[in-house]
Amino acid sequence: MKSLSVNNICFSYPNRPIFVNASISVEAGSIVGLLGPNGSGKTTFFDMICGLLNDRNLGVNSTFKHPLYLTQSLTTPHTLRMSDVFKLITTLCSSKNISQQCAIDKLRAWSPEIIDRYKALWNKKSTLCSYGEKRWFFTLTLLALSADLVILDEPSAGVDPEFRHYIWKCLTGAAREGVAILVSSHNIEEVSAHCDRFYMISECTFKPFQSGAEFISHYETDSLDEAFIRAATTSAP
Ligand SMILES: Nc1ncnc2c1ncn2[C@@H]1O[C@H](COP(=O)(O)OP(=O)(O)OP(=O)(O)O)[C@@H](O)[C@H]1O
Repeated sequence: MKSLSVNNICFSYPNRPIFVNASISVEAGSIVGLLGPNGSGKTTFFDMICGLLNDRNLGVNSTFKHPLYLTQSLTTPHTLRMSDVFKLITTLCSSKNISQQCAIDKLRAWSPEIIDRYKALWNKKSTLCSYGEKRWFFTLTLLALSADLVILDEPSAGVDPEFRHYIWKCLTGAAREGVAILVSSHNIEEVSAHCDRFYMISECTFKPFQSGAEFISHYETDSLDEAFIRAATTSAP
């Protein structure tokens, strides 16, 4: 089975340790969540495994052939419509020629409810799209590109509850087809409800949890938020 694993990594920015002997793994066909306070290192970790911190030997072992990464900030050329942005994404991110119809067919199989809103964005100028609209447009488009590993840095940030629901439906559909998904979020409820398992960045390591119940029990409390606060407090630099 294809997998990505990182074993006992150590990583620091000047005067700021981020990871100390931290380990994590992601297997094909699963959704793995990543929780952590602001500034704990989620984006840094994604950049590491995608080779964006390529001046360092980071010990990432991956057998995935076609990873895709949704970064936290998305910038689109002002003059383009979203249909052009779609072509730009597919040209840059896929070796196959993926048509709009192809993407729609794939997304429809996972979540038919989204198709009308997804298509409605295509003729809109990218400058007129809201932050949330761009975010789910990019997330859904990347999922439709037949990657074997999809890394998503807060795909549901700024997205309305209806579309968050559909995004998770699509992530679940993609995982059922064998795609590995590594996703960060500040929404603990959605991570514990939809991920097969998740990690919490705490004390410069990835603490693994199989479920929200285990997370709550580990931090000896009775709510996900309180468990997060306790984990975050112990990780404060
Ligand atoms: N190039 C850099 N040089 C020095 N410090 C950096 C650099 N990039 C990030 N940092 C610091 O490293 C820490 C981790 O940042 P990172 O963006 O990975 O956190 P995050 O968990 O993704 O945060 P958020 O939840 O707010 O998105 C932060 O304190 C940040 O200021």
